[in-house]
Amino acid sequence: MADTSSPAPNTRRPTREEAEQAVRVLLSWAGEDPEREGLLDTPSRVARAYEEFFQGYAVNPEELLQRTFSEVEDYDEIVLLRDIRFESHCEHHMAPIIGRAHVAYLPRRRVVGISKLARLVDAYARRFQIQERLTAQIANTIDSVLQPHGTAVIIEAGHQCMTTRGVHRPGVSMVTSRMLGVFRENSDTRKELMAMLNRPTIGELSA
Ligand SMILES: Nc1nc2c(ncn2[C@@H]2O[C@H](COP(=O)(O)OP(=O)(O)OP(=O)(O)O)[C@@H](O)[C@H]2O)c(=O)[nH]1
Ligand SMILES: [Zn+2]
Repeated sequence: MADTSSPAPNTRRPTREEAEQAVRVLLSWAGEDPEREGLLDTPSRVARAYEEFFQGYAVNPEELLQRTFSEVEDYDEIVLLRDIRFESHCEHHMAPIIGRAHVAYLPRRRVVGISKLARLVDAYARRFQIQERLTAQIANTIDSVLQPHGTAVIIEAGHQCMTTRGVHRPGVSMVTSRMLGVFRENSDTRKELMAMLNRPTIGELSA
């Protein structure tokens, strides 16, 4: 799938002042007076919030996985990092998508530090997204950089564009998955992954 969430290379990045002016226009469009005292600092706050929400555009996801550990010849089982909470924004309405990602791979020779899998989720989540592309991008990057026997990504998320506007359906979650290599080809490996996902969480075990 093409990486259509990356900024176009020849798109000029607007200045901070232009971004703040755009926020003033949206405030007026909503029916507000952007010169009202309580709103005077809002354009600057929104510009800063956007820098935080969309940090992913400044990250090279492949670089995150460059540091690997190879002295793991004996380890030939699934590695699963589950319940990775993430925050993203839908590209249709610019509304939050909040969910959890489960990321698994079956290493071939190399393993990666587990925090890097969470960083990878953020690198793609902190962009304008649709959930299907987010899921595929995470899986494809692990697969191409680590070249494991298989990669699996499962994402469950709530879309505020469905809860706070439009069809207004709170409580609905969207589940997407991308299975590559052995997770796609071998139903036993896939079942083993599902069993790992269904085990109680650490929180549940100690409760
Ligand atoms: N497949 C997919 N759809 C999404 C995602 N996030 C939001 N959408 C949907 O994108 C669609 C956009 O549909 P449009 O008809 O162009 O926009 P709209 O008139 O605002 O649609 P409504 O949300 O139905 O009011 C909506 O059905 C959203 O629910 C996502 O991650 N994946
Ligand atoms: Zn949306």
